[in-house]
Amino acid sequence: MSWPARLVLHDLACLRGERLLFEGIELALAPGDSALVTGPNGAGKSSLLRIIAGLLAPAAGRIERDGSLALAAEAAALDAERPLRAALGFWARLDGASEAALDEAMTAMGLEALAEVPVGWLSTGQRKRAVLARTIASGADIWLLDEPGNGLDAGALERLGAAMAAHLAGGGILVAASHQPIGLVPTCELRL
Ligand SMILES: Nc1ncnc2c1ncn2[C@@H]1O[C@H](COP(=O)(O)OP(=O)(O)OP(=O)(O)O)[C@@H](O)[C@H]1O
Repeated sequence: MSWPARLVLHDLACLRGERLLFEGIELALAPGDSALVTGPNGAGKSSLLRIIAGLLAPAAGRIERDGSLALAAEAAALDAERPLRAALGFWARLDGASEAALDEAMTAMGLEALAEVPVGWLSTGQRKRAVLARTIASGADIWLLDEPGNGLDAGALERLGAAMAAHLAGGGILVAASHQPIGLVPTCELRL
C-alpha cells in the first residue's frame, strides 16, 4: 500500500444519456474510512463507482486520490474456461500481486477447494467470492465494491465482513454500494 491513502470527491455529478443521475456529491475518506453508497435501482450507485475508478467521466466535479484502486463489480472478466486458481493468477500478475497474496485471498474467501474448478462451472456466489478474492489479493489501497454481498451465503458474508475489517484496520479505504447489510459499519453513508 502507498501511505496514506486518500479519496476526495468534489461536487461530483453524473449524466447518463440525457439524465442527470446525481450532482453535488462530496466525500472525503482517509485511511480506515469507509463509505456505504445506497439508493434505489438506477440511482447511479454503480455509475459513481465507475467514475471513481476512472472508467466513466463525471459530468462535473473532480476527484483527488492517493493510493491504488481495485474495483470489484459484476462483470468479473474471469476466463470461464480456466480453472479458478489460474484465472485469478492471471489477474494477480497484472495487479502485481504475489502468489502468496493470492493464496491468502482465496483462503479468506473460502475458495481453496475450488482452485481447479473451471470458472464457468462456479455458482453465482462462488463467482462473487472469486471477484472479491481478486480485489483482496490486489493489495490496493482503495477498494470499490459494487454489491459485494450479492449471491453470498451467511458464511461468505462473514468472510467479506472480516476482509473489509482487515483492509480498513490496515489503513485502507473502502467505498461499497449495496442494497443489503454487508457487515460494514461505515464512516459515512451516501444516499443517491
Ligand atoms: N451506457 C449508458 N447510457 C445511458 N444510460 C445508462 C448507461 N448505463 C447505465 N445507464 C443508466 O444509468 C442509470 C444508473 O445506473 P447504475 O447502474 O449506475 O444504477 P445503480 O444505482 O447501480 O442501480 P442498481 O441498484 O440497479 O444496481 C440507470 O438508469 C441505467 O439505465
